[in-house]
Amino acid sequence: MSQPSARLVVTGLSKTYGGRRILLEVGLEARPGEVVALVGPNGAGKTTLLRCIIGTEDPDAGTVTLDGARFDESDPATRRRVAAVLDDLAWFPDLTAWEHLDLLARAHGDDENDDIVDDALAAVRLSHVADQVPGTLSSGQRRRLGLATTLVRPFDLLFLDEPEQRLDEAGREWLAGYLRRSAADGRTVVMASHDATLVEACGGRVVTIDAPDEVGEVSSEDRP
Ligand SMILES: Nc1ncnc2c1ncn2[C@@H]1O[C@H](COP(=O)(O)OP(=O)(O)OP(=O)(O)O)[C@@H](O)[C@H]1O
Repeated sequence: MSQPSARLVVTGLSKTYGGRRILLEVGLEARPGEVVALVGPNGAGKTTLLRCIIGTEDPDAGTVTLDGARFDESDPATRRRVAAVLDDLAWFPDLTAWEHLDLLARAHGDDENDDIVDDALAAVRLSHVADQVPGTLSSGQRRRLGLATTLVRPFDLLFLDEPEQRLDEAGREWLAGYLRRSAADGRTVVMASHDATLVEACGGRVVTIDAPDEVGEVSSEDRP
């Protein structure tokens, strides 16, 4: 059976910060049903690449397409299809964990969402802290809440930046299963990760991002 065509295609993506080259002509493809794991040393540019793809940073050069059309994060239809949990997730200080998920579910058109919110909190084992505001959660619980935001909204393309961070062993196991199931449902996951066990457990395809200073140029090398 032939592979589905790429959902996300990144070509020639370059980025400098203050004249320092971070990414040089990086290419990347991700298909439906695939978990792509960006792997590389600290400072290699994985987060920068994710930010340039989702549009929170402007690349100096390069194109990003979603199903063949230019990736436009200002388009509501694109935003509905794309979920991202990077490290800079912001919380309302006076909304509880439950209220955050409820708000997000409603923003994505689910008005009958009590069950979906309860189920999401149960999935990430946060039911007992549903009424706490994020500032009173532990850092691992906040990470779980961040991941739970993807359970109450539609998406077919998910970006994650080191989702394993601060998760305990049970949390990492849940995460691996969640990523596997997402791919099995035909979704696409692109994540930066330093956790080889997680990458293997979720069947991730490794794409190596090398630090430009160390190799003289940025490369992205697909390993089958
Ligand atoms: N806003 C910025 N201004 C200047 N330099 C930046 C900025 N953001 C990132 N950098 C630099 O870009 C390089 C790549 O950073 P990035 O966070 O993308 O790396 P990473 O591969 O995600 O690293 P890690 O594995 O540590 O998370 C680093 O050298 C970092 O210092």
